[in-house]
Amino acid sequence: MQKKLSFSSRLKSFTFALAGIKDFWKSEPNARLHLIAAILAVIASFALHISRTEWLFVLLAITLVFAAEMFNTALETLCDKISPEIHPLIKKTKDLAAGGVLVTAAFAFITGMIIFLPKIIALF
Ligand SMILES: Nc1ncnc2c1ncn2[C@@H]1O[C@H](COP(=O)(O)OP(=O)(O)OP(=O)(O)O)[C@@H](O)[C@H]1O
Repeated sequence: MQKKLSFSSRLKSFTFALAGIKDFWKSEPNARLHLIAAILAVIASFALHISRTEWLFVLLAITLVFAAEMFNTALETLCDKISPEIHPLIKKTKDLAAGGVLVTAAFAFITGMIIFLPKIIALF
């Protein structure tokens, strides 16, 4: 059956997505850690007067880490529901999802080093 494409159904989906973001902030300690890191990155970006292109990379890094962490949380939640008992495939799923977050965090770290380090060194 074809789904109806109406403004109210889109608005409802948007509301559910916002509820997901709210739940992420409320229940995930990692979300708060990432938020602190993101705030520090934005403060450093303003303080060090980074270029427009550099801003795009900083914002990309922040967005990637948040999105990966949210997908990771979603997968962990699903795993815990479908298999609360120990299972090698659940381990593989959770470890892959955590690995995905680590890859984005590494990108954010390297981006930060490339953009901020030379500007910080130039201050001294
Ligand atoms: N049901 C399970 N079966 C097999 N291994 C599991 C299972 N649950 C967790 N594990 C293993 O233990 C690790 C830690 O699991 P946990 O659910 O505590 O994730 P975490 O990475 O500590 O979560 P968080 O992101 O909330 O800190 C997983 O990465 C996985 O290797």
